[in-house]
Amino acid sequence: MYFHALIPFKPVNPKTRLSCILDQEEREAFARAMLEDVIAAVQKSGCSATLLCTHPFKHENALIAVRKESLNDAINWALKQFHCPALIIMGDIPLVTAGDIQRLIRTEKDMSIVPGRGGGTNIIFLKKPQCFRADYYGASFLDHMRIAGECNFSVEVIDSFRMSTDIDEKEDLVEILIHGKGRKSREYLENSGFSLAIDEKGRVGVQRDAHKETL
Ligand SMILES: Nc1nc2c(ncn2[C@@H]2O[C@H](COP(=O)(O)OP(=O)(O)OP(=O)(O)O)[C@@H](O)[C@H]2O)c(=O)[nH]1
Ligand SMILES: C[C@H](OP(=O)(O)O)C(=O)O
Repeated sequence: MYFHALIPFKPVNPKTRLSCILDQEEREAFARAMLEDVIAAVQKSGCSATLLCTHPFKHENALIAVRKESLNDAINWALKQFHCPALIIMGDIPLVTAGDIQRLIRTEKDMSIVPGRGGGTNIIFLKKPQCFRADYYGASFLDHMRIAGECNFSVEVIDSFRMSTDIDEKEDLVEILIHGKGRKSREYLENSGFSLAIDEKGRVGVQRDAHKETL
């Protein structure tokens, strides 16, 4: 099955929750590295990618739409253009694989959805995108389930560690370092001096070697 994937992407000053460990230029490079991982999985799954960008951006393997409005308004504008099923996938879930995406698009329901940790929504697959309305931020998973109900959609909720792992906070980098073999995002972190650190209570975190060069 061949579908179109919509990937919202903010190339300028992204991932501000990582400002404690990455400066703006580094966050922009890291966000691009995560995006590469997501686009690679999307393409391998047989879908084409359109980036819904806040600012001008170029990518050789994706179409670009630049939309200055808010995330929800931009996505809702895009959904109206779809005449076939659509996938909305966030650019900050670098552990996703092509097989994971195929699991979503093979659903027998009207919609499949992957929650993000902490109440968010990481991926939505919609057979009838024109009927739906995106409502990201806050407890968006609950909001999207409610909106699906209003649309009378049957829904499959997909339980997946890799797809539910969105990279928002410093602690989330642990997951890339542990599970991100072969990913551009892991390469970026390693080349930027990040490694795992285990504290005195046995908790796993990340540390940064200040002497390493960033990419
Ligand atoms: N088109 C568009 N994409 C956005 C916008 N805000 C965030 N995104 C993208 O949506 C996805 C999830 O967003 P967030 O997790 O909030 O990322 P972020 O805004 O870069 O991170 P924070 O500054 O830490 O909130 C990422 O792929 C972002 O690049 C926006 O206003 N418009
Ligand atoms: C866009 C937002 O992302 P989060 O801030 O939860 O990563 C959401 O999933 O509603």
